[in-house]
Amino acid sequence: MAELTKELSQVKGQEPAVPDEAVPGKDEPSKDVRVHPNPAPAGKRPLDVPTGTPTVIVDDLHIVYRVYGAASDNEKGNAVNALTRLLKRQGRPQMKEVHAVKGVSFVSYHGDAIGVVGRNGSGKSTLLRAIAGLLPPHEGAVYTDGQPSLLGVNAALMRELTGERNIVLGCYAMGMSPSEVREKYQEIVDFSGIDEFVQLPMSTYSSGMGARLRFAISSAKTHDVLLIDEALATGDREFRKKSEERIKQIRESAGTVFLVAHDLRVIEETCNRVIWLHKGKIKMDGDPKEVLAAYNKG
Ligand SMILES: Nc1ncnc2c1ncn2[C@@H]1O[C@H](COP(=O)(O)OP(=O)(O)OP(=O)(O)O)[C@@H](O)[C@H]1O
Repeated sequence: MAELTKELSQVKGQEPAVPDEAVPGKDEPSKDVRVHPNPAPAGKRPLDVPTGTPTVIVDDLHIVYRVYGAASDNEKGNAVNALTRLLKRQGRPQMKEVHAVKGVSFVSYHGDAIGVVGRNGSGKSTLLRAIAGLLPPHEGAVYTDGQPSLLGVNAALMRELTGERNIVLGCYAMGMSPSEVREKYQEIVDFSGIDEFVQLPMSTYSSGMGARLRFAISSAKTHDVLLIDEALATGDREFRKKSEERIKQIRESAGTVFLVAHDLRVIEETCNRVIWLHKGKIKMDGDPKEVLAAYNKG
């Protein structure tokens, strides 16, 4: 918290609220968390310069999943264990906890496009869902300026409805007025490239088509904080190019984008900053080239 408080004070041009002596590890480079430099380093393109206003503050965040009825290895379903439980009048096997995010802290700014990388199970999707407000912190906190919108491969469109109905409902769900929906409708269809499939139920779409439509709907509106979980990975080359352009536009309109993708090339081309998660903790946070080089090594 001390580090974040200091960082925010600098953003506001004030003296740090926490005295330097109180900051543990002062004068030492931080091992895990490097808060984004502000202002951005000289020589960067205007697009790469965040405006300095924080959009998301993640403060020592811990997320724990509780899995009820999860059996440990020696509790697993055989007849003897079941009978023992019955005789001892025990209920189902005990609850298991999965500590998915372990003390993550960082600040994002207007104009940031942040790639989140890490191995399977390192906590990327969990972190995005927590920023979107879909998972309560076990400890710590997430503060956001504006409404974060999570665009996931599983975003809530209705498979039994046509693409057309999903576009209309999706736009209303994002708070657009009927006239805005009419105005944006054709642009969404064109951007998604699903053509005449728009008249068919989404259950007939390939996973790539569904992902493209979701991205087209979600990005039709300017978001303060847009969280994208792998949606770009399923598109083809041409669609990826269009999506990258769209993400740049969102950044230009002073929003913040978080992008989880296993395709590191997409991250390198789209983001001005990368956070590397490892076993639920931040291993590195900074310039995409540096972080991705370290990530590829190891
Ligand atoms: N609903 C859930 N219930 C219990 N545990 C979960 C749940 N969702 C995720 N986990 C666990 O939390 C940890 C982090 O998962 P998460 O999906 O956030 O990782 P990830 O980095 O996004 O993985 P991937 O790259 O495979 O998508 C994993 O150990 C996973 O098993």
